[in-house]
Amino acid sequence: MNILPQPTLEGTRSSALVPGYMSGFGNSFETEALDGTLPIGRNSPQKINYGLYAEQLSGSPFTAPQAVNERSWLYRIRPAVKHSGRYHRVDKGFIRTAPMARDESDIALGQYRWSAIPLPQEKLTFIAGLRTITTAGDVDSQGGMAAHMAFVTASMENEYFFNADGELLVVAQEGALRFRTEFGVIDIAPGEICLIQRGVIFKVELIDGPARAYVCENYGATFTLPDRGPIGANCLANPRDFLTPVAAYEDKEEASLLYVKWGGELHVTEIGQSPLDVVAWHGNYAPYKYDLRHFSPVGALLFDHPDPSIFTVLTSPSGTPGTANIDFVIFPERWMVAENTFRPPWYHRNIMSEFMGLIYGVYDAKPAGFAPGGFSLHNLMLPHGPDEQAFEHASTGAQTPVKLENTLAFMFETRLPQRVTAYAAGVPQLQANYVDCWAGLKKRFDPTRRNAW
Ligand SMILES: O=C(O)Cc1cc(O)ccc1O
Ligand SMILES: [Fe+2]
Repeated sequence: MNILPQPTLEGTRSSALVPGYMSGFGNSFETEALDGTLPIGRNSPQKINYGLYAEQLSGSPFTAPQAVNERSWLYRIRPAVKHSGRYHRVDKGFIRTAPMARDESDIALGQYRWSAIPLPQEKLTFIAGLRTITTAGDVDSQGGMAAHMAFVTASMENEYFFNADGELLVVAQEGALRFRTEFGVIDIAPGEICLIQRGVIFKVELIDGPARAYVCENYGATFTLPDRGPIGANCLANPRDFLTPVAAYEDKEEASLLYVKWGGELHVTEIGQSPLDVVAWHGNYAPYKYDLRHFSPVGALLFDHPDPSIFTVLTSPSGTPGTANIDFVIFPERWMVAENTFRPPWYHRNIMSEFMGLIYGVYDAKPAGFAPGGFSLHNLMLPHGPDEQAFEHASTGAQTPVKLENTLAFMFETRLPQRVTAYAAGVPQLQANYVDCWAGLKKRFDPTRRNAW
């Protein structure tokens, strides 16, 4: 069962007061599960209190400019070198990484949409349940992304994971998940996202399951907040609504497995303890969560439909200004008030390629066929836009203010073309007739009637 979205802001505690989390985006945080763990005024004294080891986790090169320099200091029971003997490669299941072999799937060029894939009956952890839908770019050159679905029917027990190939942006769609990380514990339910950075060790448990989530694996620069330009200091995703967990650790001496995604392959090593043994940490490289219903949309107040970039929650920049490696964009509840305007998205062709998902409700451009849990792909330069029903509805009738309620769609939009995996090309939920949604858009042109409507 889908968890219905709760009323948006009313009755929700101020994010700064949510127990177990610290508020802010990109802050230098400091937190300790045991009082007096963090060294004062230095990172690496001769001895760490409580007999802990100090370890730095770098998310950017040491020499990265200040604004994008990311690292944290972890004070832990054992250093991470004690996590690895030799890794050995294991079956990666349905996980794929860019660049994929050109013959990965022979799916014809086109616009595609999938119905929601039902949650499998079999026991699947977050890792075993990952199914890659598209990949783009090249993991080795640290550019591009993958869009995955995660089907979770079992908690990870004495199993841990980190991804060396990129960070994971997890968009909860059904069920609730708990991420136990080196940095602390993050819970997400539909309407919320969490972001686990490259290299951060975690495991995923079901709180309310089974669960379905969309996952964007970002091989490129870490997600950050978009520049605000003329919008100014407020609205969109406000920094205070991002929540980073306080330190929490496991002191558990049990045989465990540590899985690693590295270079597109899945590897595993056996360890004798929980690697979530960080008693305190400080720094600005740490996982976070965000409730998408805290996003304050800014839009058309008089006429026309703005570019969806105004709905960007997070962006992964590429080396080219204004050309994102990935934009994470949402289409939340909002009022439509524009006059003499075709209000849904316009018909368009785009140099960026668009993977879309629906967390709940109805997406205004696709009232039929785009279901919660489903997804669509409108690739580089392939035309798309409202279906016939949405066009008819939006082109006629009075333009009174209308509230799009109980709706939350999103897009992973990348500068790079997205290639479809064999898994996604082969599932029965691939809608063979998707392009028919535009079939009824008839010729209306009549050169003799200026007011052909
Ligand atoms: O294609 C889509 O549905 C996503 C989208 C929405 C919008 O409002 C403008 C452009 C765009 O690509
Ligand atoms: Fe689009």
